[in-house]
Amino acid sequence: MNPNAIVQAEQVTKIYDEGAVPVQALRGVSLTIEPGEFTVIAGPSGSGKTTLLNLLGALDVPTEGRVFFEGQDLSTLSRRERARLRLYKIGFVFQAYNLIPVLTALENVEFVLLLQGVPERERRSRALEVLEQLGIGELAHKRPHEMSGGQQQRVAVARAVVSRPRLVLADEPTANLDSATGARLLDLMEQLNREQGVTFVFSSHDPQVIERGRRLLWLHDGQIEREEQR
Ligand SMILES: Nc1ncnc2c1ncn2[C@@H]1O[C@H](COP(=O)(O)OP(=O)(O)OP(=O)(O)O)[C@@H](O)[C@H]1O
Repeated sequence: MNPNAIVQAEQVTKIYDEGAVPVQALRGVSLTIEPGEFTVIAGPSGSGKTTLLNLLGALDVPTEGRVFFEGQDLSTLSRRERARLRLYKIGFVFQAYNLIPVLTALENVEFVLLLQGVPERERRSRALEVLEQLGIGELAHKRPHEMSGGQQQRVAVARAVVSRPRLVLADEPTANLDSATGARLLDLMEQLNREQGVTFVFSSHDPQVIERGRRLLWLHDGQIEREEQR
């Protein structure tokens, strides 16, 4: 086991067995994510990227193999304990933004801190601070339907990093954005990585995301086919 690892997958296999025919989405994948990485899991549609991200993020459990988060074997945790680990340790950015529609940008960002039991005044000031840091302070009182896709995704990034998680997982974060907006979003995440050491793992087949990765893991048919370091 690598003592520096944030998350480590060992020979993970995932079989979806709910349908008529079982689907083997991952076949013996091993990888380690260390602090400070800016890593892209790349590969064609159906290669297993989202499945792998879900395992690294404690959203799902492997059929075989193990995932360790800060050395802790996730298979030993209950659903509730995994939810707690996600709340405190992991930030998520999804392709569909997933902001709560009735809440303002500020309230969406604050929500994570509310769940963590942070007192109201501190919650508010930390959420505002992050929005301002990310250059979107003026969006604080807007609701999702009053924002563009790019603005909503910036708010989603603010929400993902507000509690300073150990790891941020971003599943196809630029999928619904035009390339200029996607580039600005990636600039923002690079800045968080460089200046605050936020660790990012992306899944994407978008060339724009792939070219920014400092480490690239190519998935094909549920296996890591090759790895590149830049
Ligand atoms: N909940 C599920 N039930 C059954 N099969 C699933 C489920 N989720 C994913 N799969 C299958 O597992 C395989 C890998 O899917 P996954 O979504 O991980 O790939 P992906 O590389 O992220 O693809 P995309 O880029 O299209 O999102 C695919 O064959 C997919 O159809």
